[in-house]
Amino acid sequence: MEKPEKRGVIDTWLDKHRSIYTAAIRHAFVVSIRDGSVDLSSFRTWLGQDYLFVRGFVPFVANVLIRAGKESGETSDMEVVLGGLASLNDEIEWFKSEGSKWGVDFSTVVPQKANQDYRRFMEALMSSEVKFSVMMTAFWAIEAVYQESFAHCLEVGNKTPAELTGACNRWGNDGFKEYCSSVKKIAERCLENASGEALAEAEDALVRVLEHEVAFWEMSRGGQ
Ligand SMILES: Cc1ncc(CN)c(N)n1
Repeated sequence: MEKPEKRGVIDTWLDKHRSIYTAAIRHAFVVSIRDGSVDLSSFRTWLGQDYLFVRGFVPFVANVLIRAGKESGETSDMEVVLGGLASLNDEIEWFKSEGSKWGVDFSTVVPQKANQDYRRFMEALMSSEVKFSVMMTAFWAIEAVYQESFAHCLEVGNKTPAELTGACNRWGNDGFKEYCSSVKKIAERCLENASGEALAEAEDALVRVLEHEVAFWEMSRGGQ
């Protein structure tokens, strides 16, 4: 049997902000993938926009890696982040092959407002002024929303269209779940030693990630 994870401050925040958390991990776009009613033009929009997002996410994770090397207490933290960065390499390749499959030409995709806003937020988090614990919390939240969302599309009773299971498996697989749990443990450990100010900033960053994720799904559902 799986050992229950120790509850930390992130779980307390998730309870406190349950409605926005649920909105992010059970958005109508995700639910429509799971129940098979998804509008494929929305899926194409999501694909093109997420490809651009991931290209902005790579430098963010690279920054987390650099800071983990300098500021993290445990040598294994760097390896966890490095694993995430390496899988983004595969992810970019996966996006390219999905782009061809779905007829989405990424060179013509223009980032929509929700995407621009989210990328600007990530850029701000890369500032050296931002505390490492805050950055790690946001990093975990960005990954966890996708893990929870796409795992839902694979749970028993799903009617996820066969051609979308590749996307769902990418973030909904058990390995990605494990990775998210390792990232969460690092964030929790950093938060255990954080000042009151850093805790307030980390909580705010978590909520803002959730808001950006909701806006990103909304944008995707809008199609175009
Ligand atoms: C918008 C968004 N959020 C999170 C992930 C997962 N890295 C993603 N690919 N795109």
